[in-house]
Amino acid sequence: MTVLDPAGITALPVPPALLGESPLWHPDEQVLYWVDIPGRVLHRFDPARGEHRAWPQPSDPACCVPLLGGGLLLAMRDGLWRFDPQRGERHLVAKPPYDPDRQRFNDGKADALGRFWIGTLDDAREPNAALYCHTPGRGLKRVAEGITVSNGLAFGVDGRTLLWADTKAHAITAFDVDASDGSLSRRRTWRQFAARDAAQPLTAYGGRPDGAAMDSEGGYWVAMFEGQRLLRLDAEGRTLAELPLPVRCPTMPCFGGADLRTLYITTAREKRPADELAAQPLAGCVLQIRVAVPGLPANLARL
Ligand SMILES: O=C1O[C@H](CS(=O)(=O)O)[C@@H](O)[C@H](O)[C@H]1O
Repeated sequence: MTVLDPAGITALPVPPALLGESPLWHPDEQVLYWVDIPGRVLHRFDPARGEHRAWPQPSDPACCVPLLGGGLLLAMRDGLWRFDPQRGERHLVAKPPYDPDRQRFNDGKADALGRFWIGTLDDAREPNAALYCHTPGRGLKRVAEGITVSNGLAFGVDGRTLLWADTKAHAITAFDVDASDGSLSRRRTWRQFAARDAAQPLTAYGGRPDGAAMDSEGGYWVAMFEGQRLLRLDAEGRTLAELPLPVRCPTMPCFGGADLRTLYITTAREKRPADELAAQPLAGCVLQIRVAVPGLPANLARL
């Protein structure tokens, strides 16, 4: 396993989030979007202009993907919304398929056919969450269940494998994806990480799998929440490389920049101990570092 040099890591010049999540490099706008879930804000940073914009939201935003024809598909605790950043307006696409007093949407990605795959998170951390797929013209359908904190969604380079993490279970699951109808089969545990031993100091804990992004060589980059690192895994789930980070809780990486070789990483500061926050002033910031292998571009969702 290679340990990558973190010396080039810097933070975007933007105030830290409570729980930064779901960075998206918009392929048409060439800007970075991300959300602060409990802070209820959608953020955008344009690195070419050094411009930051923020849109306060009326409910917990979870993630967004670009929409064919412009705008964003924004998943929030109170449903799926079409969001127009120019006007700051949202229009309902689908009601939440769960009780929003107990669950919310979490990590989501679009596939090459414009379907939107989105998982949920159970507030009480019980295994009542699920994976849903929004198919153009056909709405939202539950496609897998038995999970607690849905995360880590990413498609393999050929689009035939879907990876899906359950953060609480420390596990990443793989599915085969049918190329024509998007049905899932052959559900299997792809990588199991060790849970934290009660006696183990946090500094010895490797973390649990949170958000992820796929690079163009099939490397799966996963944020290890509380593990203070990203891992790059191969097609069999074996660790190829580790990138140590200056913050304890990374939440999700994403590839951006014109060449898709800037790795952006959202992070969290919510509920972290005061001594950790004092030692890690970048907690909650969006980190960035240049990497060797470009990422895959984000797909556009269709309604
Ligand atoms: O709310 C969230 O929390 C989890 C981390 S954990 O469940 O508390 O371990 C994080 O992974 C998730 O992405 C985030 O939205």
